[in-house]
Formats: sequence, C-alpha cells, structure tokens
Amino acid sequence: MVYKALTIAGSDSGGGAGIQADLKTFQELEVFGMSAITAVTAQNTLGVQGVYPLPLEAVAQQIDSVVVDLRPHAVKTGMLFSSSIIHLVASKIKEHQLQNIVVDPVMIAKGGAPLLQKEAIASLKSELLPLADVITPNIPEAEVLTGMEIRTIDDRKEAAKALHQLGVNYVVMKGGHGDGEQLVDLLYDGVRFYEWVSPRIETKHTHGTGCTFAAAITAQLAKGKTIYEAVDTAKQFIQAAIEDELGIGQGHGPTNHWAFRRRQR
Ligand SMILES: Nc1ncnc2c1ncn2[C@@H]1O[C@H](COP(=O)(O)OP(=O)(O)OP(=O)(O)O)[C@@H](O)[C@H]1O
Ligand SMILES: Cc1ncc(COP(=O)(O)O)c(N)n1
Repeated sequence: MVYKALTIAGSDSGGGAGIQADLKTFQELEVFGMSAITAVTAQNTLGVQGVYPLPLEAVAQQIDSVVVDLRPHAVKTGMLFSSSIIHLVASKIKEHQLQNIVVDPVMIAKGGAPLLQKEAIASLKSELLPLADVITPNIPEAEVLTGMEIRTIDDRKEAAKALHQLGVNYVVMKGGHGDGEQLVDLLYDGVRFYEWVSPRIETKHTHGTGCTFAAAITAQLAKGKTIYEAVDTAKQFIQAAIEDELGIGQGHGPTNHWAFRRRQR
C-alpha cells in the first residue's frame, strides 16, 4: 500500500518551513507527498523578503489535478494567506470529500512577517475549522482564534475546549511558546487531555518546527494511525529534528528532517 498526503501551503525558498518542510517530512515517514502551493515566499533563515500569493485559479487547479488522479489519504493546510484562499480550500475539501484534514493555522513567521491577513481569521474560524479533523495551533495562534489570554496549562485546556467547540475533532496545542524549561504539548479529543512533556532544547535553529510537527501528524494519519499514535510519532520526529541541528544559515536555521530516520537504524 502506498500512502499519500497532500499539503496546501506556502513555498519557503529557504527549505525549512512551508511546502518544503511538509514534503521532506512526508518522505521521511514513507508517505508519498503532493502539494498545492498557495503563495510563493522569498525566504531564508534571516526572514521573509517577499510574499507572492498565487491566483485562486492556480490553487484550485492544483488541488483538482492532485485529487482526481492521486487521491490523498490525508491533507494538511499551512500558510493560506487570504480569506479568498481559505474559502476556496474549504469548498474544495467539501467538493472532493477530502478526509483526515490537519489545519496548521499559520499566522506569522518566526521573524514577524505576516503569512495570514488579519481579515482572514474570521473565515478560518467559520469556514475551515468546522471541516478540520485536527488543528495544531501554537499558543499565540490559539489566543487569536479564541480571544483568550493563555498563561497557565489550565488556560491552554480552556482554549482547547473553545477550539473544539468550533467543530474541530482534535486540538493539538503546541507548547513551544510557553515559559520554562519544560515544554508541554496537549491533545484534546473532546473528552480527555493527553500531555507530552519534554525538556526545552536551547537552540536558535527552530525555523519550521510547527510545519514539520503538523506534517508528521498528517503523514501518520494518512497511514491510518490513531491521533494519539500520530502525535506521539510527530513529537519524536520534531524532538530529533531539533536536537540533531544542522546549524546552517546565518539566522534561525531549519530543523534536521533526516534525524528521526537515522535514529531508527
Ligand atoms: N526549543 C524547543 N525544544 C524542544 N521542542 C521544541 C522547541 N521548540 C518547539 N518545540 C516543539 O516543536 C513543536 C512545534 O512547536 P511550536 O510551539 O514551536 O510551534 P510553532 O510556533 O507553530 O512553530 P513555528 O515557530 O515553526 O511556527 C512542538 O512539539 C514543540 O513542543
Ligand atoms: C511558507 C511558510 N509557511 C509557514 C511558515 C511558518 O514557519 P516558521 O514560523 O517556523 O517561520 C513559514 N515561515 N513560511
């Protein structure tokens, strides 16, 4: 059986985040990766130098081309940029009855460049989230989506419940932006919370951690793993990718997408 996954996201010319991180992660987890590019960014480890959204027709055609011939077992969304692209992606998910939808609500790049227009947040909540199986916000993204201030672990749980209420089956709240030496990633399935606690690795090379983590979840769901198993593998994948740093670029370098595979040997 060949498992296939589609990423609908922005291109990162620097190769650490976006489409490139997603395809590398799918490949490392032995899932055939396909892409529909929403925007091209000129980007490196120092920041985002340019953002060029693609015409809606180009995004629609890429999704149609992939789906009619190579139907994916799971779909991840990343940088969607505008409310019109969100609207289009939501209608394509419905039209093609796509399954295992993982929404990484990408809003701002590490360096502060906006990857989602402010006015698109309402469409993300009302049109895309009700179709999502999984959402993977970091803490600032969860704050924007819920309007809540998140300080404590209990706050994170309240926010996860609020996101679940928007129609998402599973909320995976990433803890990279929390304080302290321990990182806590949370999974909420509508009934129970599951926690992954890990030591914070001291490094500036964390460009694309969010994309890579959500792509690993998507790959595992494509293989038919449960959400718990998928998050568990994704956690090991990102941990290895941050620990075995490549140390390339002059700024916030990419994570190491082959580290997890090497550790399996
Ligand atoms: N310094 C770190 N040490 C260990 N794990 C980390 C570190 N930073 C992030 N992670 C892990 O990486 C994953 C992504 O988390 P994070 O909260 O950084 O996402 P993100 O902010 O969306 O990423 P990005 O900044 O790439 O958009 C989570 O599983 C998180 O626990
Ligand atoms: C095209 C694209 N998609 C997503 C991100 C977020 O990743 P990060 O927050 O690590 O910069 C990015 N920088 N570029």
